[in-house]
Amino acid sequence: MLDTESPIEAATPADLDDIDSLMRTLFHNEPDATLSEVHAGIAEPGRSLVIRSGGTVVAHAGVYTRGLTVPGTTLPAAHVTDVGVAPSHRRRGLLSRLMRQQLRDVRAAGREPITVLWASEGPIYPRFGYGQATQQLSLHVDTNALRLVAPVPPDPSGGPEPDVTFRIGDPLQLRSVIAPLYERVRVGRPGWSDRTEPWWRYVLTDYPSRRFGPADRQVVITETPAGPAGYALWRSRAEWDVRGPRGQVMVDEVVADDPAAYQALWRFLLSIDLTRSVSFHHAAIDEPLQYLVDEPRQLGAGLNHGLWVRIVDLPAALAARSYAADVDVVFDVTDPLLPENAGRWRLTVASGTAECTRTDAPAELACDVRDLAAAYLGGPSLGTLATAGRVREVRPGVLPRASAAFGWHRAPSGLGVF
Ligand SMILES: CC(=O)SCCNC(=O)CCNC(=O)[C@H](O)C(C)(C)COP(=O)(O)OP(=O)(O)OC[C@H]1O[C@@H](n2cnc3c(N)ncnc32)[C@H](O)[C@@H]1OP(=O)(O)O
Repeated sequence: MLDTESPIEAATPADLDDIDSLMRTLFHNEPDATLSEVHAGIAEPGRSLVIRSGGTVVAHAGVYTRGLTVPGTTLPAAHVTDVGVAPSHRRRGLLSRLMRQQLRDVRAAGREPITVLWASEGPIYPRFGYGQATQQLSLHVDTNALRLVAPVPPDPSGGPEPDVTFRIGDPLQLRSVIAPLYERVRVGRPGWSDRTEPWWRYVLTDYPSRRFGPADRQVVITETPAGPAGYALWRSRAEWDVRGPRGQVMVDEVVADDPAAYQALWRFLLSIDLTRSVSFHHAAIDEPLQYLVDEPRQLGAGLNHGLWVRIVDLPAALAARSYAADVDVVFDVTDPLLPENAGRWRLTVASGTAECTRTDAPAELACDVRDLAAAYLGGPSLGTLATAGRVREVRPGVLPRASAAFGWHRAPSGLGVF
């Protein structure tokens, strides 16, 4: 049998080692027993699709069952993961078969109106209906070249600044403090995924293969009189030259419940003794830090793609999220892979409640499902996508209102590990 005809099968727990080894080969990673063990705790072989050749897994696409914050709510979202095809079998259509099957499976199960993923490369997923729903900034800060500015106008009542203290420790040991904080912040941040107990273990473990230097990964927690209000996960690496210390700090995650905690965390991270630079690869496109420093250019920001979204059940997805304003608009949507989504849909948001139904009414906006997905979390506006030629305004004048309704008060963002 040709490999292109080999059946797609559901994986079993016995396939986990094979899948682990395939992904390690594809991502050029070293073996890491700790990572493999912790990863097995979050793997869902029952939702993994594999193609075998000679009894070995040569193609894989997995799914995690998780919730994702979308504007106004948390939505069940199939988190697509560990997609890969062996170098011996690439470019024969195996990925395309897996993606089509996965979308059909998610659609048939009827629980998750969207799928999401982090893409290793931008060109892979648009052909399967994925839109780039979040962008993020990679920061490379020269800490000597900028200063934090006083951010808040003095309190007119003359009240005291809130007392913020720091606590540093082992992230796994402080999990019971970190997790509730994350959950409080997550519900208001489109693009963030929920984290169960095994996920916390996955996120907080300091894997040998991911170390940045000999120093342990740490968490710093900010505490106010009202309790813990923010945390940051970070690592550091020593470096010295003829001028003295030039240590580096690598930040993985900054989560803060209020502005004082956010400012305190960055004050801490930017002033760790014997360090001169800070990197943070998962800053939001609207990261507030940009407005806290006197020279934002010295943040050294580079643009990166973040979360990709695929709308699997269009009326369910559009009705589930909240909108920034009421709107009544008819979309004409193309979706070659899931024709159930194609055609004309009326989205009505009245008094904050959204409804999306099939309609024969004339189209007002036309786009592909991937462009609707790009706008779904409130990231790129329909207006921006229209300027790029990706959304077409069929009825003149409808775009500004629809574009405003799809927006949100904070840009969506994503954290590296979902
Ligand atoms: C969510 C995640 O896990 S992201 C991780 C994705 N995985 C990786 O990056 C690991 C390394 N890469 C791989 O394993 C493989 O190259 C894959 C999975 C990206 C592609 O698998 P393949 O089986 O070769 O893809 P397939 O043959 O179905 O290609 C379908 C189409 O996509 C295109 N394509 C596939 N991969 C890429 C890519 N990386 N860049 C650009 N185009 C691509 C193919 O050229 C083909 O186009 P065509 O239909 O116009 O000819």
